[in-house]
Order: sequence, then C-alpha cells, then structure tokens
Amino acid sequence: MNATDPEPDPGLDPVENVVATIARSAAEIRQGLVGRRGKAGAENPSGETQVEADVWADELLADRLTSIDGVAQYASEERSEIIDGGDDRVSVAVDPLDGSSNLKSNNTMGTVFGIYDEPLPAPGSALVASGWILYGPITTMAYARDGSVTKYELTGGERTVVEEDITLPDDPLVYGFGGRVPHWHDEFREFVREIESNPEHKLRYGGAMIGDVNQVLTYGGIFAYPALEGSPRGKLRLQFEGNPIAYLIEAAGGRSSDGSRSILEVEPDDLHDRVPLHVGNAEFIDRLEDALE
Ligand SMILES: O=P(O)(O)OC[C@H]1O[C@](O)(COP(=O)(O)O)[C@@H](O)[C@@H]1O
Ligand SMILES: [Mg+2]
Ligand SMILES: [Mg+2]
Repeated sequence: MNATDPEPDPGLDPVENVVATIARSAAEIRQGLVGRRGKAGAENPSGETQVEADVWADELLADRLTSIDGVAQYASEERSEIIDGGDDRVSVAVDPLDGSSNLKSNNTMGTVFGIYDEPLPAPGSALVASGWILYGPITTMAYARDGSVTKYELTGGERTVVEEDITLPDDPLVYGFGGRVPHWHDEFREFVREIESNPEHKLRYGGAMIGDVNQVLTYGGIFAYPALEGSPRGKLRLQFEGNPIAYLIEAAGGRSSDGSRSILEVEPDDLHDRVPLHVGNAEFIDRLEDALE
C-alpha cells in the first residue's frame, strides 16, 4: 500500500477505519508535540503526572475514533472513564503517548492501540487487531491482524508497506528490562544475569516501552517490565499496553507472559489494571517462566 489513508468510510470495516484514522493522525500528533512538553498539572488514573501532550493526544484520538461508525467504546490510559457510544462492534483502547517522559529529553515515543470485539475492560483474547506508531527518526507503524504483522512507514497522510508477515528473527540479539534494579525479585535478577552473560546479547533500553519492543521486533530478543518489590503488578497497563503488545508479538511468532501464562489470558478486574510484562522470542520467555516458577 502506498496511498493516502481515507477519511472514515461508513461502508468500511470499523477495524480498518480505526487503523487508518490513527495512521493518518500520526503526523499531526508528531507535529503537535512541539510546545506541549510541559507538565499538564494533573495526574492520570495510574497516578502519574501527565504532560500537556498526553492530554492533547488523548483528546485528539478520542474525538476522531469515537466518530467512526462501528466504534462502541474509546478508553485511554489518560482518562478514568470509558467513552461509551452504544453497542456497536468494536472497542478501542489507546496509550496516546507511550514513553511521554521522553519528551523532556527528546527521545523516542509511540502511540499504542488495541481493538477489541468485547466491551472494556476485556482480556487480550478479545483483541481483533493491535499496533503501535513509533515516533523515531521516521514515523513507522507496526500492525497485527489475523495472525499477521505488517510494518509501514508513515509520511503525512500516507502509509507505505515496508515489510509484511513479519516474524521475530530466530537469533535473539537485544534485551531491555524496566524498573529499578534494586526492586527486581531475586529470580528475575538471576534470569537477567543469564541473558547478559551471553556475549552475543546487547542491552537496548530507551525508557519508552514501544521503542524497546520495536527493537525486539526488529532484532529479536526480550523486553520486560516485571513485577517489582512493592509493585507486584509492575507498571504497565493491561488494556492499553500489555495486551496490544502481547497480541502483536505473538502474531510475530513470539511469546508474551505475565510470569506464568500468556498476557492474552489475563482477566482484567479494572480498566486501569497493571500487568507484569515480558515479551520476546519464545526461547527467552520459556526460560523466564522457568526462572520465575
Ligand atoms: O521510567 P520508568 O519507570 O523506567 O518506566 C519506563 C516505562 O514507563 C513507560 O513510559 C510507561 O508508559 P507511559 O509513558 O505511557 O506512561 C513505558 O513506556 C516505559 O517502558
Ligand atoms: Mg505507555
Ligand atoms: Mg502514555
């Protein structure tokens, strides 16, 4: 595909309308970051300080996505309540800006989305598609649907396929682990030591999950934001971050785990639930689960 993404078309599949709308909005979101790097003076439902761009990107996506026929619900990391538009077909959950603390230092960030065919909060098994935009030196989108992952380059309103049917490379290369090291559990620390001790493996950690997971998709490896002492569910949110990432990495032939099972099997209790997140090549996730057993 190398075409301008269309305006939402009532005749089109709502999933494709959602994806086209997010892809088309990416250039504008990127541009709108300028001048919105300061604190917004409020906290999100997870108790984190919002930056102006978090609030602005959430409002932009809420306006656009709720106006699409077939979208029943919009929910975001940056707002407490679901916007409920009725009993239409799909529910969209968004992390409008993932890694927004990187705005201050001007490092990588992203937008993450999950499209569910059940009312939110929903388990990852209800996802029908997910993806992310990465605001790197260029803007790219990784998108998973029907067990297949496609990577695009986005320029203005256009998207161009870079690669189809993406799978994680067989020889995993990179690793990145979040959370303060003194707060890691001993079993997790041991596992990390083992990964680090292989001279083939390289540390890649940028403070935005999406940048680090995109490294795993590109080079193979593992990214985790684990359970921590004092934070048994880690930091990342199940609906907005854990499920969409797990769905895409599993579609790319990798595995996800909350420590003992696929993240897609975790039943949510609350919209803003957190989940310990580990994603990457199956061999790494298998070893991780053995280590945490
Ligand atoms: O700053 P910390 O605690 O290392 O956390 C980094 C993690 O937090 C996040 O920034 C959380 O996402 P948000 O920026 O969307 O809140 C992840 O992208 C990243 O992996
Ligand atoms: Mg995030
Ligand atoms: Mg965010």
